Amino acid sequence: MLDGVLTPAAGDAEAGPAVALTVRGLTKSFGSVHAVKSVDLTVHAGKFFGIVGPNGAGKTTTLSMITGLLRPDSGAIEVRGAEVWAGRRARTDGMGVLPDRLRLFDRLTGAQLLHYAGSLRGLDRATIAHRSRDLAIAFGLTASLSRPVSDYSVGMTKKIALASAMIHAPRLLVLDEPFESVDPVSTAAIIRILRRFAAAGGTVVLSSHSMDLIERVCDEVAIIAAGSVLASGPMREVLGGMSLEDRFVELAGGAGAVEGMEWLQSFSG
Ligand SMILES: Nc1ncnc2c1ncn2[C@@H]1O[C@H](COP(=O)(O)OP(=O)(O)OP(=O)(O)O)[C@@H](O)[C@H]1O
Repeated sequence: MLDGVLTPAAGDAEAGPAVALTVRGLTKSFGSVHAVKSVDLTVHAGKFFGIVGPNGAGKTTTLSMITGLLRPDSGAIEVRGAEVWAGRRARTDGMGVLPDRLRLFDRLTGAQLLHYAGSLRGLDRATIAHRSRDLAIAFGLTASLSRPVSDYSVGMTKKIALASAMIHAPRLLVLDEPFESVDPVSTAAIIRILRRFAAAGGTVVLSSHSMDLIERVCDEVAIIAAGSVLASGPMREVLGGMSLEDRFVELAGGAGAVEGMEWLQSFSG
């Protein structure tokens, strides 16, 4: 049913390059905050690539530069061999993007939002209608398509945004925290959809704080902390026999010390 949407646009996946995305020496500072420090990543086509890291590690900043939302200070980002930031504006034609802070036109209904997303990508009315129907079924949103997105729950909003990111059948999906606030049944359904997308040659880059999910779903992983890549590559190599959570703690450090918080047990009233 979803084949039209899930088969990445243009070309034979098998004939495509093995590397879908390369990031070299990517750097970004905000004043004195060095958010991303010379990050290198290699993402292979047809794979799930997970990015994990503590709060403030630079995940969103990195993904924002990859998806053309934020200009890097320096470094190179190539998608299937083409530099994203070669010109004055970023080239992101073959990408579907779920940004971190969703700013949707939420006075539109779900159906109108999908139509808008499809129109922006140059799809005709019939194709948009057909794909919207398929995506709504896949994401469990059929009954909600005629309601304004402002009335959606957080999880439903995430799902309609994800559907909007996929409607043009991009080759590369870049998803910042796609499963945050999404219920477990919907998460499993979305993962199934994404697996079919990857099996057809599409590539998924996603960030998440859920170590279990990243370990279970992703083929490749990068652990980022304080703007730098601490480990990156095939999941099995990065894990080295450990769980992702243990490896993450080993590389990035554990939670902050809780000594000195005795006042919290003094209860004021
Ligand atoms: N627009 C901005 N202006 C100033 N500082 C910023 C801006 N965006 C990000 N930063 C800073 O850059 C660093 C990395 O932030 P980023 O949002 O990339 O982290 P993250 O890994 O996505 O964190 P989280 O897991 O909490 O979402 C942080 O120190 C953050 O405060």
